Amino acid sequence: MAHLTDIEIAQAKELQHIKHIAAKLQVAEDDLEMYGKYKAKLPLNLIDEEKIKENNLVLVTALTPTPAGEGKTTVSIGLTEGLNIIEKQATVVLREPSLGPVFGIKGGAAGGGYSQVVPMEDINLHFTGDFNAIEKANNLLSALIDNNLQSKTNNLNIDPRTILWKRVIDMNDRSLRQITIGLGGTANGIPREDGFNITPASEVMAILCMATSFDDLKERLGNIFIGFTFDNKPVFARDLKAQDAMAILLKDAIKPNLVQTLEENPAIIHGGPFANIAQGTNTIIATKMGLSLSNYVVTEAGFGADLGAEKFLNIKSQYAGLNPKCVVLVVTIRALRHHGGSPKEEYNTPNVARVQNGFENVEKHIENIRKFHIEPVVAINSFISDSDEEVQFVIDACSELGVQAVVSEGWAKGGEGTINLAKAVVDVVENKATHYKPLYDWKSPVKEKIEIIAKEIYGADGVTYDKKAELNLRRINRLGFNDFAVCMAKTQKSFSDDERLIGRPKGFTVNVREIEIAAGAQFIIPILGKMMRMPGLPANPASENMSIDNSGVISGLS
Ligand SMILES: Nc1ncnc2c1ncn2[C@@H]1O[C@H](COP(=O)(O)OP(=O)(O)O)[C@@H](O)[C@H]1O
Ligand SMILES: O=COP(=O)(O)O
Ligand SMILES: [Mg+2]
Repeated sequence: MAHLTDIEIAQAKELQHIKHIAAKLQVAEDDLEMYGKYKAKLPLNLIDEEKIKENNLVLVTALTPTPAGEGKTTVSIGLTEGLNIIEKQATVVLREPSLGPVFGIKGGAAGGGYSQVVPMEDINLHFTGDFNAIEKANNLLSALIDNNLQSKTNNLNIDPRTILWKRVIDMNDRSLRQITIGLGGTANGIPREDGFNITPASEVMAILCMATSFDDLKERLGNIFIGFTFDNKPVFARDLKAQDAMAILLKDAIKPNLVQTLEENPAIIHGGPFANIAQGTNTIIATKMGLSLSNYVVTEAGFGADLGAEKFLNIKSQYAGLNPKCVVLVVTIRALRHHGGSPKEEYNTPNVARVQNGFENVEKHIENIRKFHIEPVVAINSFISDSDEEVQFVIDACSELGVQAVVSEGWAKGGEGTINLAKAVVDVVENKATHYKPLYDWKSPVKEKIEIIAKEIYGADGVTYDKKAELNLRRINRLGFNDFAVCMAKTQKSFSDDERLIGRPKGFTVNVREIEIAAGAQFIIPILGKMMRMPGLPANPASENMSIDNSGVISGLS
């Protein structure tokens, strides 16, 4: 088959009017909030807690990925197509793409090949404006904080040196990481250090993902912890009366978005946090919406299972009362070669010895998934460069662990390429499902929660804490936030906090540099190693290969 690019495949598709996709979910056209012919928002009153309990949630995760990504989103979409082919009514529920990767290295997040959600250009660019709304709500709070510093009347006496809240922009722009604001004299505000994070790292994004209703969203926004006054009293967004104005900016963003797959199956896309610096899962509202309207929901969580899946299971599922019945672990031969020692230029060169050496990474992820009392299915996301010998090794090695490994050809063939994977997933869901169990109780002591994740999921021998992290623990205790979930900020390239340790590192400890507080999201965020919340563009950004013609046809978007 001639190799068309992702965007060529997507543009060749004649889309169904979104009302026909909604009809597959028994949602009437009048219930839709249309954004043109191919996008719509779904009203929150369609969420049905009883239906959620009856339907089946499947989580797609991956082994420790290479920078290109190993195909979670692509396999999630392909699996959904395959489930619908075998008569299981399935909806895929995904996160919204960030413009950072779109114009940076990785590209969009609408899948690939013949497993995509469409209209891919819209989804990868401005979609329905949710990222814009999140950005403005975040930056309104920043403006209100600096306005209060300047105020002569209702000044809260905030100590500018303690302000933790950063501005955000959805772009990879390293020049904005650390800036000085308020220059130019008394009319321009109080000079202080500030900086921009990328929008997926905003706590407003995390709050949108954790909110279970509009009232809950508003309360969480008010709980955002900003910093301290000069007499060391904590300051929250509610002290600036910011929560309602921020919620007004999010009044549409809280509703999940409905689009379609290439095979005209429903796709709900909502929220967009990264899993290395945030929780990396789509919104609770979108997952519940999908489960209210479909027999099967296939969803994904960012990067490897040590990040997105750990947070999906310990944070999102535990908080929202979700019960994932199967975890699909996406494995690529390319990533196994990498973990077996292949240099980047040999990622696409068959080498069964490297695959054998790298398999220890998969073994650890399988062990981890089972710690949540969930049975995994391994999806070997088939790449052109895979050799039969390497694939057979993975199938046999998984079989020795009692795990079914199935070749997934969704990228090349769409749903026809994932029927076997769909059948394997249905077998686990319908015949081997247990009740998932989180690894820790949010009410456990903070250090205990951190150590459970580090030891059980990363395989660390222990956890060390810098002095700043110990001080942060005392602050968390003083503020009464010990019962928050732990949202680890760690490199996605290794189980450890050292990106050079590939495969299944052993005999290491992880070091907590500091612990941030996201009081609105109810997370504490241990920062392991160097974490970047504002990525930079690469030497040759993807933007250089993009073009748009006079009739608006885009090329180069992936
Ligand atoms: N089987 C495959 N063959 C070739 N390219 C693929 C395949 N699966 C995914 N890709 C491409 O790899 C990139 C990452 O895929 P994606 O599904 O976004 O991964 P993840 O969600 O794990 O980051 C995308 O550009 C996608 O088109
Ligand atoms: O948070 C990262 O998500 P992907 O792994 O899908 O890029
Ligand atoms: Mg993805």
